[in-house]
Amino acid sequence: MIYTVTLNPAVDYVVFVPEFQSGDLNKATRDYKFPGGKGINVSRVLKNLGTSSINLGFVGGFTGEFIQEKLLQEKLKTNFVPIKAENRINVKLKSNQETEINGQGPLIEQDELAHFMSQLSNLTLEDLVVFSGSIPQGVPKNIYQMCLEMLEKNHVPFVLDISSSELLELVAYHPELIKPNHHELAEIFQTSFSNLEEMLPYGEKLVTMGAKNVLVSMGKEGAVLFNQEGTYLAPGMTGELINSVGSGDSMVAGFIQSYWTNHDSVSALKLGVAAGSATAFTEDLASGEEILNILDRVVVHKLS
Ligand SMILES: Nc1ncnc2c1ncn2[C@@H]1O[C@H](COP(=O)(O)OP(=O)(O)OP(=O)(O)O)[C@@H](O)[C@H]1O
Ligand SMILES: O=P(O)(O)OC[C@@]1(O)O[C@H](CO)[C@@H](O)[C@@H]1O
Repeated sequence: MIYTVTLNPAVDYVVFVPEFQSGDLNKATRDYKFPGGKGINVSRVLKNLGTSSINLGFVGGFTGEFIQEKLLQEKLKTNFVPIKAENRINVKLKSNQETEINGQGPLIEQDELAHFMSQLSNLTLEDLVVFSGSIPQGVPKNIYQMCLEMLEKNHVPFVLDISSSELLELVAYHPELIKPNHHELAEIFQTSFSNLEEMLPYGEKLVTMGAKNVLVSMGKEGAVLFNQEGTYLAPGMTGELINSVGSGDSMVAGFIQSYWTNHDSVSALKLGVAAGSATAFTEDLASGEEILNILDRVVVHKLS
């Protein structure tokens, strides 16, 4: 079974304001509320692609009820730890630019954290755990390392989509996949890149350090995959940007869905790029049909 872990779920409030004026009264032309948080997005896209998964993490308050209810309506499986505090609301403002305000998240109590850790202790070699997103208050900063130590005992494979600098230490636990975007990759190595060539050595380094697949997403420029077999570029797909929130998570879902079935990383890269782009071209996360409709248009070049 695939498990997605969203330690800090959210209600994503997506609001369209065509000519947003800061400091003024603005009227929205339309708005949506989605169950959000990176792992939840991965599970929703996996479901759209026909693969089931179980959502883990923390939910509480009216926002937590909304998240849980929406996921159940979509027939997703959940095993969230109930918490006393309320999940956050993240604002995604769509105007000439995309602007985001993400809440800090609720305070997680010790017994709630212990409950979550005990869930991880039951997983096996047959499972896959996807860890994504930020860490709420009250949870130790090294929580992901604590989780990986726990999984290591049972040789449980895992994926990491986290932005913290801790990622550098965590690749030694041999993740199946990590998916930094190009800004996060630069940040991890405390550097900057002015072109693709400058970025390549850093992706390769993460493979040398232990990651089995490193997928560096670059927004509309596409993505580069690094692994032991080589380095592959999938240039960005053209289409109208509507809402890129969750593109990275959709890419993770597409990659995993394919990789977990046939272990071919190039096919996985293609489905990942199709899923990421299809989500950028739609208001909510992409449907399975939207993803498969553009899959044939994804091109991959082997760079080395
Ligand atoms: N505007 C776009 N046009 C075409 N494809 C896009 C666009 N934005 C994203 N994508 C596709 O989705 C993938 C993931 O997007 P991105 O690099 O923005 O991830 P991210 O920064 O992790 O996003 P998020 O945190 O919003 O989920 C890209 O590699 C690309 O293939
Ligand atoms: O604050 P985090 O956990 O890093 O990111 C949370 C978030 O921005 O990520 C998803 C898009 O990737 C959204 O659904 C959600 O609001």
